Amino acid sequence: MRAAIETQGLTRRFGQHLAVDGLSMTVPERAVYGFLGRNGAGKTTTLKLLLGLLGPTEGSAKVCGIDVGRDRIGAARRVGALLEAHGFYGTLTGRENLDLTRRLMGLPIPEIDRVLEVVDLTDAARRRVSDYSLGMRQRLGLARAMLGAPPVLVLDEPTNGLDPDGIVDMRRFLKALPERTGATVLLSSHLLGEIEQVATHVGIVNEGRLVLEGEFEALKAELAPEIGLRVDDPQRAAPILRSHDLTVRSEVDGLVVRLRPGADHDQATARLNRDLIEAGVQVFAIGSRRPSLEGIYRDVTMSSAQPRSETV
Ligand SMILES: Nc1ncnc2c1ncn2[C@@H]1O[C@H](COP(=O)(O)OP(=O)(O)OP(=O)(O)O)[C@@H](O)[C@H]1O
Repeated sequence: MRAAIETQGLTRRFGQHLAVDGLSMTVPERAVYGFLGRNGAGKTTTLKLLLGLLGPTEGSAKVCGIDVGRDRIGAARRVGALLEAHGFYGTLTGRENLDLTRRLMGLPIPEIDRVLEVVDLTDAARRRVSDYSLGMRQRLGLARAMLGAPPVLVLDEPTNGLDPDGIVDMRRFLKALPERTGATVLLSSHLLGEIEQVATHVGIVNEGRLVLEGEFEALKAELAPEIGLRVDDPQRAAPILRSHDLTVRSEVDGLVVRLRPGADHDQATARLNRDLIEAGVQVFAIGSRRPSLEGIYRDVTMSSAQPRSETV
């Protein structure tokens, strides 16, 4: 596996505040790497360090093997970025805005048509950006990031501000990007569901530190299996479940029991079901729960996280 992005002990301080704290991450080539963390966790600062827009207090970052600190321009040539502020000229058309960047980069004119087509903006390219919806601007931002076909795309909260249709479109688009263009995508988000639906790999950042990283499916496979239950009397059911020395928690849709790693799911389900019924608890539903990113997130940020909904 080759790394498209690699950092070693990356650290950035703002005065007394440690925004990024000894962060070592590896983004494999052609991955869609979801960089997950709550607001203020240090995601944007990390992305800016990767792009050479900020210098590190300590540590280093490499993009396609090029050290960002030693060769900022060389590394930047390999990355297309979509950060929060688009900076488009509203009075110019989408095409004209892209042309400004194309000229700066010394790219041929057909490159504009190529990226417009990738983001499905060919038909709207001659309209002024001030008439674009937020979703269209976001796609134009992506098109600009893709000018020159950089092997790595760094996207900061790419679905921020999009309406539900726009979010679905953007997710579908990002998921297919490595296949379509061969690019590696690093995208930051504070939304569990977003990363869950798009990413092949995940890195979780908490208070500036990378607390977990890996291939998403492998991380899920390592999670202890869980059983979800709906019963008539959760207060009575919980101690019965705990008497099996299992962890029990309450969620909006019922109780969740965490089994020990390697436990036989079916056997455990049958046993718990029997014990509850024998104790007079009515069981409305019982069954295995798919390991989720929320479970992974909860485990690694247990001390301070309170993921109420899908928002971290
Ligand atoms: N230029 C700056 N000067 C001082 N503090 C900063 C600066 N930039 C970021 N910070 C602080 O560093 C921490 C990490 O911020 P960062 O923007 O990287 O977080 P984030 O995970 O991207 O969150 P968000 O999604 O809210 O942008 C925050 O506490 C923030 O206030």
